[in-house]
Amino acid sequence: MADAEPSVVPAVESTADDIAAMRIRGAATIADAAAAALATQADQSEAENAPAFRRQLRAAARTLYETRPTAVSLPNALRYVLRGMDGDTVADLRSTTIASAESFQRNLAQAQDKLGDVGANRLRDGDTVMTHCHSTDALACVEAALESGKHLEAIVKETRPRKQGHITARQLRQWGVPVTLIVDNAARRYLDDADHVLVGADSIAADGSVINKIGTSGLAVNARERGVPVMVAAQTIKLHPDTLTGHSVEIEMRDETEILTDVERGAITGNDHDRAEERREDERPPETITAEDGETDVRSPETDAAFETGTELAVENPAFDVTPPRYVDAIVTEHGQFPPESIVTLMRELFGEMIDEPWEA
Ligand SMILES: O=C(COP(=O)(O)O)[C@H](O)[C@H](O)COP(=O)(O)O
Repeated sequence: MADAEPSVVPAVESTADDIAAMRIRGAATIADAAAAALATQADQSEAENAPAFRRQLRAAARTLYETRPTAVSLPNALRYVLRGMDGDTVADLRSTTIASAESFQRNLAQAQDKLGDVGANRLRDGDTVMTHCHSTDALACVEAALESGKHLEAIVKETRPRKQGHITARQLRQWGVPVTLIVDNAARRYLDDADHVLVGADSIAADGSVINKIGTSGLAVNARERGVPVMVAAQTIKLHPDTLTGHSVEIEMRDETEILTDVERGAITGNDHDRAEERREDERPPETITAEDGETDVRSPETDAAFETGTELAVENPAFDVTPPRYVDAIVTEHGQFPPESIVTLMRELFGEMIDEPWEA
């Protein structure tokens, strides 16, 4: 019989729920919360021996890992913390894990400050930046520029469906930056008023592709056409080590309810209760159909498809997209700025070729 999954403390479960439901969101914030949750697991573990403690920490890491697939900062955070877990006794394992989580969180904050200074150097006094979504790394560049006395203005894309642009707008206004909020579809029109497009990243692939909030790639293509440089602010925990060995980055598909309420869906389909799973079984064709000539036919994919016609509405809600490196001017990290095509050098230096998944051990 397989061993039962070790229990994780409630704080880990609730952090995982918050990440999945986007109450905790944004790649850096997710990484920070995941490290803190592992520290809490270590602190509150009642494991009786070292192997049991390790199993619990791995189970906690798996619980966090399975929340959202695209921001690589999450597995990078889990890897970092678990690698620091060291010792032969529960007491040693506890203290090293907590220290490792704290060190990860410190590095995260320092890296953001450093990249902010680098990004700020690209911004001139009087510039206008156009933003998409809400990125703490991108905002760190604005904050550093403001602190050095530059005056900036911002055009903030709303970022449907979750409207993270509103968080960006609120933060910028608190810093005294004049903000123009626009709907996503107005971006091309307002690019003529922008000196930079400034976005963050959830993952950066070895070829320099930038994976960020859905809508980033269209914005970058339009910016290139208008001659507006695109700056991606991303500390190195956003570099996706698996892409060094040919893996691609999974794009999260989120629930259609972020786009359509049941009432809106009903208005489109003419059916008040048109959630696919709620369709009444008695409306479906029977398993067997008796034709007029008395022949009996088994329900087939074709008859099912015919039933669907006219009633089914497909709704797709990808949370992220991929911007090819040719549309990105610079990736700004805590190690300086890089043309996207050369980011692979930094990835090799930081991660090497082989990547483990310590939560699977
Ligand atoms: O795409 C998003 C957030 O998506 P979501 O709202 O779906 O999590 C952000 O641009 C990046 O995560 C970078 O953020 P940061 O710079 O704060 O890490």
